[in-house]
Amino acid sequence: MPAKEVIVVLLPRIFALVSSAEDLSLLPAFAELGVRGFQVRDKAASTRELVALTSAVRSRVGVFDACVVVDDRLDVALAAGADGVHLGASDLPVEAARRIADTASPGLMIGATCRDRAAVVAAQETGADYAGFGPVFATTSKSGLPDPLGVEAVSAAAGVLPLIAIGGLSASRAAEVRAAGAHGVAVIGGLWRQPDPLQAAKELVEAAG
Ligand SMILES: Cc1ncc(COP(=O)(O)OP(=O)(O)O)c(N)n1
Ligand SMILES: Cc1nc(C(=O)O)sc1CCOP(=O)(O)O
Repeated sequence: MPAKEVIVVLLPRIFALVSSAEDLSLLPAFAELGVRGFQVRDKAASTRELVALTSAVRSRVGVFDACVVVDDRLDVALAAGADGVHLGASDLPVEAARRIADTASPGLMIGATCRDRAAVVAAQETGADYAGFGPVFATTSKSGLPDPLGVEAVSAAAGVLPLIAIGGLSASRAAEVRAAGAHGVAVIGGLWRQPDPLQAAKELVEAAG
């Protein structure tokens, strides 16, 4: 496993969450603008479709040395040669994923969803490299989430693992959470549902990059 300092250097400031519903032809332009993290997240895809989508994302952004993480599925991350996996409360436990990754793909980055500082500490102890922390703001991209945590929760949880803030992030809010101690941000609507996604990417990079 790389040392935590190495992870901090490798961990992108911005993760664009990508499903097969998005326009993948925009990915190289995003990467060129400085979005160097891509998370494959597609709840409707079959396992084979997820492997194919992850490979398609890799082939579009690999030349930019961008990082590709797969949401939920360590098996898909390993099969498609991704750089990491992001795990939530109903996924493979971080500890188990770390054990498997240490044999199958040493150095694989593991992210864990956390909603408070105690969860970040627990994630670190079980082998996570970063915490996806949210929802910081209200979001329409996912239902069933707890109330927004707010920027104060980011400050309170900072300093254990690198935090990737998620939930309702835009360029102006990215600057706010970075100032509160987040390493970076993960975004769906703030990029894909904007009238000009390339302009949104540029503004996100200026704010968080
Ligand atoms: C960076 C980041 N943080 C949190 C999440 C949420 O992951 P999870 O809890 O697994 O929920 P789903 O995304 O699977 O609905 C994330 N994907 N990325
Ligand atoms: C997938 C996801 N997970 C969250 C969490 O807090 O665990 S918030 C979220 C949705 C993020 O989308 P948007 O950038 O459009 O708000």
